Amino acid sequence: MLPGRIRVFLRPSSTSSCTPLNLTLSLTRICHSQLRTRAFFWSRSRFTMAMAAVDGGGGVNYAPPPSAGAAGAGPGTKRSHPGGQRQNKFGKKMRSKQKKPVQEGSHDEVLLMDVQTLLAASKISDDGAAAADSAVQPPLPEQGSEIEVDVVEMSSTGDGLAKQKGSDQIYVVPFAVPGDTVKVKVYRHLPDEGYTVADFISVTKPSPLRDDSRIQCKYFAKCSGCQFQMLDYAEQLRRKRQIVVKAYRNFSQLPPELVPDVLDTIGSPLQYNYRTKLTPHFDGPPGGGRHSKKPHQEMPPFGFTPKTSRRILDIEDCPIATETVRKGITQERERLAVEFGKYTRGATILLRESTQRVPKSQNGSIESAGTQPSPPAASVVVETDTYTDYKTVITDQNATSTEYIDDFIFTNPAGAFFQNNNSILPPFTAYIREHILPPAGSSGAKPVRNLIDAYSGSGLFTITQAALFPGGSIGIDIAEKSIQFARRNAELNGLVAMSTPSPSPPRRGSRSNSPPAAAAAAAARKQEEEAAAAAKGRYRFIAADAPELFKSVARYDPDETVVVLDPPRKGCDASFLRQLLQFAPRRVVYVSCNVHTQARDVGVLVRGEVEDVAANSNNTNTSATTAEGEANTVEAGEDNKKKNKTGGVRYEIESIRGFDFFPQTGHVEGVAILNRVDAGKE
Ligand SMILES: C[S@@+](CC[C@H](N)C(=O)[O-])C[C@H]1O[C@@H](n2cnc3c(N)ncnc32)[C@H](O)[C@@H]1O
Repeated sequence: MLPGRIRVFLRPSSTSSCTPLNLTLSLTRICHSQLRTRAFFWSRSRFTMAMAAVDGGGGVNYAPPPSAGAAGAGPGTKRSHPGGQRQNKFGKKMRSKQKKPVQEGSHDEVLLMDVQTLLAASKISDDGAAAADSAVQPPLPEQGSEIEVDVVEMSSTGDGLAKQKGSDQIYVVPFAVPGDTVKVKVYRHLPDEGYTVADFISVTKPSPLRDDSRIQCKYFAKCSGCQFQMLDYAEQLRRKRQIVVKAYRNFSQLPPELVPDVLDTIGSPLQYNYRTKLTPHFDGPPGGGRHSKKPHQEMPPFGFTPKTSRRILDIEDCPIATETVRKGITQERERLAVEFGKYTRGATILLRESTQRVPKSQNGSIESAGTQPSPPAASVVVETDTYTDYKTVITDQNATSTEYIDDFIFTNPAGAFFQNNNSILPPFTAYIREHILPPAGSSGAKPVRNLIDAYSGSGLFTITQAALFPGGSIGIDIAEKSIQFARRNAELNGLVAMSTPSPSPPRRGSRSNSPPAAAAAAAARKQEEEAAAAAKGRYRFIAADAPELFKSVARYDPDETVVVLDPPRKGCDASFLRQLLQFAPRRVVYVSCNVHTQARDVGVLVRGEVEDVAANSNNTNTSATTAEGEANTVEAGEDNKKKNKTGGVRYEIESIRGFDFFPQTGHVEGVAILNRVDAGKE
């Protein structure tokens, strides 16, 4: 064994030579120090599975690459990088107070899993035998030097994973696809993680998958927003399906036979011009400290964070945004060009599309003035046979934005969470509508009548699905403001509040001042109106932390209930999952913008055990401002190790499918549908 290398033998769990204890100790040494947290213990068995997958069941000889410490810190190491650690001039890691633990399902952890799987695979020779680990590896290139690498894989983070000829070292390269040979600048070696971060310079030999004429943005490969513009859209969808497949393989801790084939990813009707919200920003004046009163002397770069520097990339346009939002960029640039001198600090500008819809009368003309508000001075006007949409851009976080999904209307505080790709919402909500109820003929004596919409935001699922649930829908979200808007949206869409008492027919013999026939007719009319409204659905919304939900659903029969979950990126916490298993609804529809934490949580529901949900457990520290999933992670307490008592309830996965909410990027939204496994079916 080479000096500085750690050799770890991983065997299938039935093999006794590798106990959980020594596995933990060995892996703790080879992994990033941050992973010595509970988050790592949570991931270790997934790591075993990843290794077992490439190993084909035999032992894997995993040896991380030689330490790169000797290569020197190199120039330009100021930039932070996910997973990277600042080094002093002696190459020693500097302790940084700001350093956060690696968050479960985060970019860093997903990348690390993919690198580890690739490293393990490259230790297996073609015939499946472990390759000798004594193969001499060339010294690592100097940080800052330019080298050529071949991209062999794509990480689920959207980065290319590349190798230099004659070396096993893995280079993480953005904007590169498998089959590309690319020139890169070595940015930093991360010996603990076993890879090197490199900056993309140029393509020297393009992959057959690449066609640069597809790239529609002049900032592509500089801006960190998009990764896939060089790929055909069908290929992007295939890649996203693979991301979902890998998420369940690496993060669910489920044996393959419990995970159905992941269905094809549903594409977005718009592949450019789809984003209804952007938040470009600019920095404070150069040299100005926190308390500096010195304003900007000239217009600062206004745009997005680039991939390879901390200095904001000045952006004039963003072709993935809607026409309205793109015009908003121009408008805000023009304003900033005049007003930069007013700013002594940096700022983030909200650009949120809002729509005012004016119905047309039957002959196609706009309905008479007086019944409609006058149309705004819109930047974009969209005409259809039945209405005209006037689209404007909102920059005030607290103003109200309005969007339509088919004929449903949604209002929101402009700065709060709402899905950012309006074009995919009609097919997406239709898909949920088609799948939210158990398939006809499925087991279960009672029809499903009730919907629970956990992490409801401003009511997307309650409002678009409520008509299917005669028993009513109950939504919960931690953001008070979103719940206020959810109630308002429910009313705007004709839903009936569940607190509204049902009209009861007049009791026999009751006294009334109206003549009996008139009273009966009025009651009948009211009942009809109520019935018509109830056909749109009955609702209740609660502003609270999601686990509080279970205090409010006691009257719901779990056999008649489906739960839709759409948590932020960090997924559900242990308390929520434990209570969900205890409540045991007949069906669960889990929607997520992070398929890795979704796979982890689905694994918990399929096993019927909450024990393994780790670092974000007990974290109720999420506020409306962190609604898009950037919530803090609080390390789990020891009590999370306690086995839950869920009465043996567990689920099976009916289907898993990705939706492409963010074309041109590496992101994918996941929808997993689960059914409770009932006694007798086991
Ligand atoms: C991905 S959004 C989904 C919102 C909604 N389903 C939609 O599609 O518009 C996640 C939501 O979870 C809410 N949230 C975050 N942490 C929460 C918690 N601990 N309890 C309840 N809601 C929470 C956020 O306020 C946000 O509205």
